[in-house]
Amino acid sequence: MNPKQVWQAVLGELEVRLNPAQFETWIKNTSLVSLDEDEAVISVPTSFAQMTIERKFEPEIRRSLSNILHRPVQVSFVVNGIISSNERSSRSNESSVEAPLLNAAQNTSTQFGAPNTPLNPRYTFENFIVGSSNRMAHAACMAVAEHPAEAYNPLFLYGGVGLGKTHLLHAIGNHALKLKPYLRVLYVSSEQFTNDLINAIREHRTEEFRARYRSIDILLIDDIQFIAGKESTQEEFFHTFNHLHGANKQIVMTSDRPPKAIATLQDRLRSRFEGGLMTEVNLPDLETRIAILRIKAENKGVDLPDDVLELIARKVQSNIRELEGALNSIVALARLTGEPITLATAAEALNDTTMARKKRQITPERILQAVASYYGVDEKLLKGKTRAREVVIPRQVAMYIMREDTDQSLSEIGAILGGRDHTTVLHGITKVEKDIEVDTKLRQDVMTVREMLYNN
Ligand SMILES: Nc1ncnc2c1ncn2[C@@H]1O[C@H](COP(=O)(O)OP(=O)(O)OP(=O)(O)O)[C@@H](O)[C@H]1O
Repeated sequence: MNPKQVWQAVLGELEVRLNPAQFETWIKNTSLVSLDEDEAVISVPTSFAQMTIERKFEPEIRRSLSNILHRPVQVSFVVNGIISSNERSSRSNESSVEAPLLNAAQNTSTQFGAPNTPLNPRYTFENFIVGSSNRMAHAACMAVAEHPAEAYNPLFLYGGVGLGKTHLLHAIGNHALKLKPYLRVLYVSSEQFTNDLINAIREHRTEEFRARYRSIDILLIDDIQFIAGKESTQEEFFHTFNHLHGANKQIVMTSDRPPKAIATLQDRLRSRFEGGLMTEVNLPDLETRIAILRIKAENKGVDLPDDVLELIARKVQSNIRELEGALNSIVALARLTGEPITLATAAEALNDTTMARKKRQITPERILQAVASYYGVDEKLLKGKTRAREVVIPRQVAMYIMREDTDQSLSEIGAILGGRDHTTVLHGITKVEKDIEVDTKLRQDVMTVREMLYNN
């Protein structure tokens, strides 16, 4: 398949999955401008379309593309195909557009005939940074890779988007195969499992389907939450699960939430998912974010000063995919200008990321509303004098987000919050800045408020 055919196939899939108005308005006029091993750049007609597509359709596009290419692919968007010439040449140097497609096809045929996604060789334990946010998950994955079906079975990894679950899943497969190359390892998204099942039923090949899924030593299944509400898929997965588990084969699943929070999941599946080890991947702290940036920059062959790494890590706290996005913008700007990357150029590049553009639409009033609604505290109380803890913390969180995500001065923030002076505001912001690095719950709270703001 050439890139044009790939994109045609993606459009075909999206046309079926989305409703006609969504497809016509947002998706039809997009195109694929570049594709390398694990990243695709998609051109969209306007910046408004870019924001909407990123917000509403990015996961759908990423999944379709990964399904069609049989490998995980990240996507990013550009307006009108405008991508700097330096960036373009650096992309085309990384690998040709056709080569990875060919590799994917070859890899698929070297595995054991299931319509699977080949393991991504770049997702290994060696280049996975361990910190307090993922230590347990990492240790559990390592144990499973070294002793499949002996340590924890099933292993259920859950956590927010872009925190490294897929990376760990591939790392298990890569490591297990390094130790025991004869193992049959299958990485598959739950959507691929569903599609495969649907095709098998349509083509009267369900026996073959079953035989294939039941002959695996390690089943790595990504984003299992998507089987919720799909009755026949759940039915089939239940039998696959029982068969593998009963035969002492390893099952590892990832999900964006724990089993008990997956609505419309059959109880018998829920209890099986909970029957091994469940472990959460959390948002990484500052040090872990810096270490991840360092390894990603090294992989790209760029040398970034420590203060720049720290600047990016401080600015981007939401998830690692966004952290990488910010790093890419800085590297792209440096290539474009040919200047070395300094704190000033990095700050300039960060200012022009999509996230920064979205930030400009966030007002202090909207922040106040979001904080009030998230914590269940009346806006009037946030503006008022009460110093009860359940009001003070949300108030300080509001100050912090207003300072970080808008251009308001300390005094302006004080005025919005019931006429507080700027030293009070500064104290609140400094407190959150300090606590957020050690308090996972606070970090999660701030991120959820931001998600509410940025996803409307
Ligand atoms: N601890 C880590 N060390 C190095 N890289 C990491 C780490 N955690 C995540 N990453 C990188 O962040 C990116 C996003 O991670 P990944 O795709 O595994 O997230 P995910 O949790 O599966 O998200 P989603 O649910 O959206 O698929 C990948 O490029 C991955 O390599």
